[in-house]
Amino acid sequence: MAIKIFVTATNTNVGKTHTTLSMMEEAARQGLRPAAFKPIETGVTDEKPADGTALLKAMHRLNPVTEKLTTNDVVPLQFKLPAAPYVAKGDQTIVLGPVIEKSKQIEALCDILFIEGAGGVMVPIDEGLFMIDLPKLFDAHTLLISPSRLGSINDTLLSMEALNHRGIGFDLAINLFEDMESFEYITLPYYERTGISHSLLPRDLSALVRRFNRLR
Ligand SMILES: Nc1ncnc2c1ncn2[C@@H]1O[C@H](COP(=O)(O)OP(=O)(O)OP(=O)(O)O)[C@@H](O)[C@H]1O
Ligand SMILES: C[C@H](N)[C@H](N)CCCCCC(=O)O
Ligand SMILES: [Mg+2]
Repeated sequence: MAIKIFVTATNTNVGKTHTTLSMMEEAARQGLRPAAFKPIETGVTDEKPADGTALLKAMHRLNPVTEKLTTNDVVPLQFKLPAAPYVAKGDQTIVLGPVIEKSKQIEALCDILFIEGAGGVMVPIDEGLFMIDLPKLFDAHTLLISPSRLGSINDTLLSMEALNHRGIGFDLAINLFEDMESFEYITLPYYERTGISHSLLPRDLSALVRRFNRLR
């Protein structure tokens, strides 16, 4: 039975795809067959390399049994407009049933399935449906990615509030790639002094994936 990890974040451009690709590499190093799935992607155009393309290439390389999968399998719902799915979809209604079925087909081909959201936790998908609702629909454990830049404490606490309010368990990982010279004394002290459990990536990547493996 594969473990499913829903990868969300405090916002778009925070490193969900970057971290998912790193976790797939680490999972393979730990002898696990990784796979990735992105239910909905927006901003998909011929010019801009899409998340789905990067996730598919990594999956083909790290888990050859997935070689017949295409980007349409990995990203069932794709929209051109770079916006929240609620906006990008226009007057189309989002039907998640077939999307969940597709994820199950991919799940059968792996030991760990990383499911990437779009944007942050409260990005709207359709009437009354938000990214934060997906972990339950996909029966996945949640990983919340936060950036290391000034301003991220606020965004992390808001996202944690939303997850806790819905009783959603999660791991927090801070993606170290911005404000690196000041992170240790500007942002990190808050997490350390309040005892908020967190991983620092990439330093804790291996331990984080081992922890996910134990959830199987
Ligand atoms: N740790 C990192 N080191 C170097 N570059 C990074 C790192 N994390 C993210 N990036 C870069 O920052 C940009 C945004 O990252 P990424 O695409 O992973 O964000 P995202 O959260 O997946 O965005 P979206 O909401 O569009 O899916 C990308 O160009 C990515 O390569
Ligand atoms: C297009 C972008 N790369 C993401 N895929 C979608 C981000 C939606 C953000 C919506 C919002 O929070 O305002
Ligand atoms: Mg992404």
